Amino acid sequence: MSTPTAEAAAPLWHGTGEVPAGFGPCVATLGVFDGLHRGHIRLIDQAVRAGDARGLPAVLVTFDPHPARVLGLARDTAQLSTVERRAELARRHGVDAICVLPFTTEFAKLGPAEFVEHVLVTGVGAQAVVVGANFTFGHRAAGTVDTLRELGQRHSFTTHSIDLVHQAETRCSSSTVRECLRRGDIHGATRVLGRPHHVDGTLRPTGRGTTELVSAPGTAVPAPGRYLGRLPGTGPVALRVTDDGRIHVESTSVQPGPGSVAFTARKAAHSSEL
Ligand SMILES: Cc1cc2nc3c(=O)[nH]c(=O)nc-3n(C[C@H](O)[C@H](O)[C@H](O)COP(=O)(O)O)c2cc1C
Ligand SMILES: Nc1ncnc2c1ncn2[C@@H]1O[C@H](COP(=O)(O)OP(=O)(O)OP(=O)(O)O)[C@@H](O)[C@H]1O
Repeated sequence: MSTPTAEAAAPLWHGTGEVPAGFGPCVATLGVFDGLHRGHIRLIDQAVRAGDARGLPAVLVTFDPHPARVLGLARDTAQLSTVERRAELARRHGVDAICVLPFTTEFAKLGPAEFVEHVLVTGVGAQAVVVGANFTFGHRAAGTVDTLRELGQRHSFTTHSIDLVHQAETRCSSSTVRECLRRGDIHGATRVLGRPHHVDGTLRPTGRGTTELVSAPGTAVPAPGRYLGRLPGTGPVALRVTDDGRIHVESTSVQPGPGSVAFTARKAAHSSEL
């Protein structure tokens, strides 16, 4: 239901406490959405379309940090996108508001019914909920799409689950993108994301002819090696990821301060261009 002006204004709420009083009804879509890959975009498009059909705003409800990281599960949860980038990408696809729920061990104890009441009903006033067919929620991940459907009947919202988007034979997932980046497979990551992987951080000159992009601990950085990339508003730049995961932009003419780099290709090991 967004217009270009509404997109610019789509708010980012930290917790349901920041949702304005009287907000709702809305169409909500739920999940971690790290990286916003092609599957996530399909889901968002469906939620925005459902909102348009009902004349309701579409709200992306997400969790931060990644639940698996908070719960100490043995999984790679390296962050593909900051909450701000996630929100910005969601806005570009027509989402009207983003609500990021701080995921804590306390929060993880909420059962599916409690989550639905606190977040979907009281929090954002969902009239329809759009999730992927594999969505789970609530303590011990006990809630499924069927649980959501049953709870929706009690609370007067409809549940819509979408078929999962695949890339070749594999389901598009943030985990696959992380795996590609760990191998330095930039093309693989780009194919699943539908755009290049960006790393956000702070650019600072090293004094040795390069500029370092310092990102938050836990950020998904490609494997050590040489890459081609882009800085916003510039042509191609050479990038180097060191063995300890630091990102160097091989240029001194970079404006220091908050910035980002996009990884567009890996350079062949024997390349003499750098
Ligand atoms: C209130 C709540 C409690 C959760 N508790 C658990 C848990 O105990 N164990 C677990 O593995 N995941 C738990 N999760 C994470 C979910 O299983 C799931 O990863 C999350 O809802 C994001 O969905 P998605 O992975 O489809 O994006 C919980 C999620 C929510 C919203
Ligand atoms: N390939 C896909 N196609 C469509 N929807 C998807 C796909 N993968 C996940 N979803 C849905 O997107 C929402 C967010 O999911 P989530 O961020 O956990 O995806 P993920 O890529 O599997 O992440 P991770 O690999 O970190 O577990 C959920 O509703 C989920 O069901």
